[in-house]
Amino acid sequence: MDVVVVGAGPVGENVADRAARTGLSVVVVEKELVGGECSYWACMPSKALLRSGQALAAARRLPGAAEAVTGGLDAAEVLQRRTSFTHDWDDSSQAQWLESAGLSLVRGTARLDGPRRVRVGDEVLVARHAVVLSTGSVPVVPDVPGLADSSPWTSREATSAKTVPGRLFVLGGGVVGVELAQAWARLGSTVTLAARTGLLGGQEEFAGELVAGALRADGVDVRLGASPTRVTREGTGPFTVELSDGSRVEADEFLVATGRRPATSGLGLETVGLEDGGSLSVDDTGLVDGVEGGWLYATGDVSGRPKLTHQGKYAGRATGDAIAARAAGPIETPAWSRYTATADHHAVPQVVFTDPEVAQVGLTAAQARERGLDVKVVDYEIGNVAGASLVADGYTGTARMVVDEDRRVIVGVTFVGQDVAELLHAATVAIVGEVPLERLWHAVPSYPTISEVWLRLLETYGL
Ligand SMILES: Cc1cc2nc3c(=O)[nH]c(=O)nc-3n(C[C@H](O)[C@H](O)[C@H](O)COP(=O)(O)OP(=O)(O)OC[C@H]3O[C@@H](n4cnc5c(N)ncnc54)[C@H](O)[C@@H]3O)c2cc1C
Ligand SMILES: NC(=O)c1ccc[n+]([C@@H]2O[C@H](COP(=O)([O-])OP(=O)(O)OC[C@H]3O[C@@H](n4cnc5c(N)ncnc54)[C@H](O)[C@@H]3O)[C@@H](O)[C@H]2O)c1
Repeated sequence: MDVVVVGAGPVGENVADRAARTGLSVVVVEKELVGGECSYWACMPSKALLRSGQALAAARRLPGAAEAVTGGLDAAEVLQRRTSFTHDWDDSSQAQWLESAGLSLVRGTARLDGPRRVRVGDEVLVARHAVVLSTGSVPVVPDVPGLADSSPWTSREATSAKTVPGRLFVLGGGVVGVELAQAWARLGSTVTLAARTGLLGGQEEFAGELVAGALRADGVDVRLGASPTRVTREGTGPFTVELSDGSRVEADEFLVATGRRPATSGLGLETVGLEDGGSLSVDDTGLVDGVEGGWLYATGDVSGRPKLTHQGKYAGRATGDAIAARAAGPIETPAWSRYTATADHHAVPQVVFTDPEVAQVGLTAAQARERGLDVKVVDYEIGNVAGASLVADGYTGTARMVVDEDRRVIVGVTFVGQDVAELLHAATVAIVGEVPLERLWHAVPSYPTISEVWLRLLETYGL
C-alpha cells in the first residue's frame, strides 16, 4: 500500500480521501468507531443536546411565540434526537462511505513499528509513501485527591448519557464545560460549574462574562475562582466535592472538562526516535519534526494544532494533497498553497454553541497587542442593530473587531449573541483575504439582518 492513516476520525478520513483521489492506495486503521470522537461523543451529540433548548429560549424571547410555549423541554425527545445523530453509536454508514471512497479499512489498534511500518495485532502494514497519525486527543483528568477513583464523567459520558442526572458538577470553564453545563441545565439537571479563572479563557473577556450571566440565568451555580480540593464517593452513590473556598457540593455526576491532550501514548513513537506519549510538532504540510525521510505525518487533535474538527479537516486536506503530490516528485510548499495549513497561524474560527453563542476568529485584542501590532479595537452592542432587535426582544450581545492599523485590515473578530454563528464566516473571509477596510465598506449587509453589525463596526471605526 502507499499510505497508512491511523485513526478514522473526521481528520483521518479527510487525509485518506484526498490522498486516494490521485490513485494512491490508502489503508485506514480504526480501533473504535469510524467517524471518531466528533461524530459519536463530541461535536454532533453535544450540539444536538443544546439545539432544542436554544429553539425554546428563542421562542420565549418573542411575544406571540412565547405565549405558545406552555411547557419545558421534553428531555427524552432531545436525548432520542441526540442518539439519532450518533446512529446509536453504530458506524456502519461511515464505514460504508470509507469503502465507497476507495479506502481500505482495517479495524484494530495501530502502533508504529519502525520507519514506514504500522503494526495492527499480528499484521504489519508497510507504507510506500506515508504514515499519517490522526489519533485525536484524550481528556485530561486533573490530580484532585479522590477524583480519578470516583469514576467521573468525561465528555464521552456527558454526551452519551441516557438519562438526565439530578445534580451535575462540572469542573472546567472551557468550551466543553460551558456547552455541557448549559445543555444539561436546560434538560433539567441542577448544575454547579467550577472554574479556577473566568469562563472561556483565551477568548475576549466579555465572551466569558456574557456566557456566565446566561448560565446563571439558566440556574447554573457558576463558581469562579473555585477549585476542588477533594472528591469522595461511595460506590456509585453521590459525589461530595470539597472546594477551595471551604464549601461542599453534592452531585450525582461529576464532569471533568479540563482540557485534552494529544493521543500519542502507546503509538510506538519510540520506534521512530520520538518519545512515547510525547507531543508532536508538525510543519504546515503535516510532516512531523524530527523524523528522517519525510514519511511521518500528523494531523488533527494529535498534531498540536487547533483542536477543532473544521481546522483539523482543513490541515488534513493539505496533508492528503501534499502526500499525493510528493508521491510524484518534490513540491514547493509556499504559504497559502493547497499543501499548507497556513490559516492555522492567522484565522482559526471557533463557535461556542452556548446561548448566547460565541463566534470568534483570528486574534483577540490582547493577542494582537502581544504580537506587537498597532491595534485599534472597535466594540458594538449587537442589540442596537435593527435585524437583531427583530430576532429577539431585549437582544443582548457584543461584537468586537480588532484592526491592524498599519495594514488597515481586520486581524480578529468576536461576536457574542443569539444566532451569531453564521456571521463568523464573513469575518474569516475578511481576515484570510486581508480585505482592506476601505474595500470592506463596499460589502453591503442586507437590511434588516444581524449582519448590519458589520456596517456599524466600520462606522464606529471611523469610515
Ligand atoms: C464535547 C466536545 C465537543 C466538541 N465540539 C466541537 C465542535 O462543535 N466543533 C469543533 O470543531 N470541534 C469540536 N470538538 C473538538 C473535535 O471533537 C475534535 O477536534 C475532532 O474530533 C478531532 O478530530 P480527529 O480526527 O483529529 O480526532 P478524533 O475525532 O478523536 O478521531 C481519532 C480517531 O483515531 C482513533 N484512534 C486513536 N488511536 C488509535 C490507534 N492507535 N489505532 C487505531 N485508531 C486509533 C480513535 O478511535 C478515533 O476514532 C469537540 C470536542 C469535545 C470533546
Ligand atoms: N464548539 C467547539 O468548537 C468545541 C466544543 C467543545 C470542545 N472543543 C474543543 O475541545 C477541546 C477540549 O475542550 P475543553 O473544554 O476540555 O478544554 P479547554 O482547554 O477549552 O478548557 C479547559 C478548561 O479547564 C481549565 N482547567 C484545566 N486544568 C484545570 C484544573 N486542574 N482545575 C480546574 N480547571 C482546570 C482550564 O483553565 C480551561 O478553562 C478544546 O480545544 C476545544 O477547542 C470545541
